[in-house]
Amino acid sequence: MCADSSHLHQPLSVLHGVGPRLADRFARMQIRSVEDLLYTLPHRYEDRRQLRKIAHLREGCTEIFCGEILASAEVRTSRSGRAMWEVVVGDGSGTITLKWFHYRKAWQKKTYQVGRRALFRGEVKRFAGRREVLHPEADFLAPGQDVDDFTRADPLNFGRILPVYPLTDGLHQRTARKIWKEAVDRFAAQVKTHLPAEFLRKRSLPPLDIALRQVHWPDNDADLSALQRGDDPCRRALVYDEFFYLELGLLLRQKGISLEAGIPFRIEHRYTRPLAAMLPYRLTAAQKRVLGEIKRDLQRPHPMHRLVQGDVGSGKTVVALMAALLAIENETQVAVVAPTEILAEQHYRFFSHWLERLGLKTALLSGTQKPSDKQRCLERIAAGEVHLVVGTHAVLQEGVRFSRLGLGIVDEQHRFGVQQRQVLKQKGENPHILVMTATPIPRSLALTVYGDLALSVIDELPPGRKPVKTLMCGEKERERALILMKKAIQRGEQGYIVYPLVEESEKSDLKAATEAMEWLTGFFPDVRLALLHGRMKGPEKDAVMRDFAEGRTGILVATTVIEVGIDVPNATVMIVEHAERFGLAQLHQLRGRVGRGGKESVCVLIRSQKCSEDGLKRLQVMCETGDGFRIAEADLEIRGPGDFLGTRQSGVPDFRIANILRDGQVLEQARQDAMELVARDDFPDHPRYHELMQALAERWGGRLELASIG
Ligand SMILES: Nc1ncnc2c1ncn2[C@@H]1O[C@H](COP(=O)(O)OP(=O)(O)OP(=O)(O)O)[C@@H](O)[C@H]1O
Repeated sequence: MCADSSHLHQPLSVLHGVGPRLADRFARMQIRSVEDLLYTLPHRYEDRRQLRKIAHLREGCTEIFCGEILASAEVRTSRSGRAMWEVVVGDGSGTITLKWFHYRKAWQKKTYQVGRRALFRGEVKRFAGRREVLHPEADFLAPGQDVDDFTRADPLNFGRILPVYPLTDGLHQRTARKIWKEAVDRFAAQVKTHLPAEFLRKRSLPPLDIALRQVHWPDNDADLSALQRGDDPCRRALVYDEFFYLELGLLLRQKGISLEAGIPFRIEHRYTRPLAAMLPYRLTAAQKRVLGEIKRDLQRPHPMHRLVQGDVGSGKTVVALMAALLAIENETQVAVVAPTEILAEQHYRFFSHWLERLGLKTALLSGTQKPSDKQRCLERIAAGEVHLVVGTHAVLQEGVRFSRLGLGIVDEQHRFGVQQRQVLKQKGENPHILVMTATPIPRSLALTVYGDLALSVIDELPPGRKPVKTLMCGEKERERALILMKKAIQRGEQGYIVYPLVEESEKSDLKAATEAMEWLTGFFPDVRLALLHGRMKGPEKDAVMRDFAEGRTGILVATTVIEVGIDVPNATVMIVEHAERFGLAQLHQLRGRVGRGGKESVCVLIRSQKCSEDGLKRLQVMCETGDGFRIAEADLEIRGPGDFLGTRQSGVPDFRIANILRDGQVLEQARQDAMELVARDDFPDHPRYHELMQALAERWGGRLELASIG
C-alpha cells in the first residue's frame, strides 16, 4: 500500500526492454503498471541452488544437471511406433535419457549434437526401468567452458531459488524474470507499509517492501516448501495487508451504520406467544437462540442489520415470522422480499396463514397483478391497513410507500446486493433489516461479504429429519431411479424430476422436458404429473405449485431449477437429469427440496455421458455429504470465490494476492487487529493514523462506499 503511489502507477514502458508489443502481452494478463507487476507473484518456484550429479537425480523432482550428449537420434516408440527424439547424456556419475515428442527434426539434429555440453532441466521420471526427462530445457555451454563460470555469468537463471511467473503467448520465462527483477529492484522500496508496526510485530510479518522482494526473489536460505505452499511470512504479510484494509473498511462502515437512529422495539410477545401455542412444533434450540439475537437487536435504538444463515430446511421462515410479529406489535409494518414470484407466493401463503389467525392483514405485491388490484393494494399499504407485505423486487419499486415500515425481511440475500438493502431502508425511517440466506457460506467468506451484517446461524435441523440418501448414476440406469419414485408414490409420497436450464437453449430443454412428459406419463399411468417451466406465466406457475403443495399432483417435472425455498414436506424423491450441469451450491439447494419431513428421502443424480471431471467431482461431493457448509467449501475450492457468489452482485472485492479460502486464518487475524484498532480512543483522529486512512480511502474508498473517509 502506498500513499504516494505515482511511481508505482507508471506504465511498464519505464522498464528496460518493454516496448509496445511486450506491454501488450502483459496487458493480456491484466498487468499494466509497475504496481500490477509487483503484485503479480510467481505461481511457483524452482530450486536452482545446486546442480546435481546425474547419479543423484531424484525421481519426481524438477532437477538441474550438467551433462555431455552421448547419443542423439530419432527413434520410434516400441508400442505405437510414433517418432520421438531421444538423447542420452552422461556426466561420469551416470547417464539419463531425454525425450521429445514434439520437435522439428532439422533443428533438433543441429542442436543436440553428440559431444555438446549443456545444463538440462526438467522433471525426472522413470519409464520402463530407466530414468528420463521429457522435453527438458537446455542451456548450452561453449566448448571447454567451465560450468561454474557459466552459471556465475547468468545469476538471473542459476544458483538460486528462481521465481516462475505466469506467462502468455510470446512472453518467455527468461524475459519475464528479467522484467520482474528490474521492477522489484527499482520500485519495491517505494511500497510503504502504513499499518501500525505493533500489529506486524505481533504477527511476525515483515514490512511490505521486504516482503515483495522476498516473494519475487527469495534468498537462498528461504524455506522453499513454505514458498511453494504460499504460507511463508512474506506472502502472508502481503495477504494480511490486503485483508487488514478490507476489514478496517468494513468495520468503519458497520460503525457508521449502527450509529444511525432506528426504531427501538418494546417486546411484549402480544402475537408471538399465541403463535407459539398454535404452531404444530416447538422451535429448535438453534431457532430460539437466533430469535434471541434478533430480539436483542430490535430493542436497541439503532437499526438491526442481521444475516440469518441456515442450511436448507433448517426453519428460517418461522424465525422470520416471529420477528415480523414483534415489529407488528410495535405498530410498524413489515416488508418481505423474495427472489422469485413462486417463492413470494409461497411466503405469502405461509405468512398470511398465520397472520390471519392472529387477526392481522397480509398483502402480496406481484409483477403479474392487474393494475387496478395493484393500485388498491398500494393504497392499503400506504394507509397502514396492511401489516405485512410480501413480494419480489416489486416491493422495492418507487410507487410502494409504507405508512410506517419497521422491519424489512430479505430472503436469499445473495441475489440482492447492498444497494437493494439500501432502497429497502429508505422506504422507512431506518427500519430494521433481517436477511435470510440458505446458501451456507464459509465463515471467513461471510465475514468479508456481509461485513456490515451481524451473523446468526441456525445450525440445527428440526428433530426427526433423516439425511437424504444421494445416488449418482448414468443415463442407462434411469429406469431404476424411476422405479424408486414409483414406489414412493405408491406410499402416498411425491417427487420431483428436474431438467437443468441452459440459457442459450431454453427451447431445447423445454423440448426435452415436454418429450420426457410423454413417456413419463406412460411410465406412471396412474399418477398425475405436472410440468413447470420458465416460460409459464406467473398465475399458471402458481397454480401448478399449489396443486403440488396440496398433494393433487404426484410428480412435478420442472425445466427450471425448482425455486429455492419451495417447501413440500411430502415430497421424498428427486431425480436430477444432467446433474453435472448444476453447481454444487445449486444441487444442494435442489436436494434440500426433499427430506423436509420425517420420511426417508432419496435424491438420484443422473450424469450424462459428457460429464466432465469437475462435474463428476461435484457429484461425488454431493453423494458423500449432506452438510451445506462442507459442500460450500468444496464448491469454493472447485470454483473460486468469484464464481461461487456470482461475482457481479456479491460485492466481493478481488484480491490481488489473498485467497479467501486458503488464507482464512490470516483473514481472522487481520479482522481481530482491525477491530482492536477501531476500538482505540484516538482512532482515527490522531495524526499517526492519517497515512493509514489515506491509504484506506485510496484502496477501497469507492468499492466499500467509504467515500467520506480520508
Ligand atoms: N422447529 C421445527 N420443528 C419441526 N419442523 C419445523 C421446525 N421449524 C420449521 N419446521 C418445518 O421445516 C420445514 C422447513 O422450514 P423452512 O421452510 O422455514 O426452512 P428454510 O430454512 O427456509 O429452508 P430452505 O432454505 O430450504 O427454504 C417447514 O416445513 C417447516 O414447517
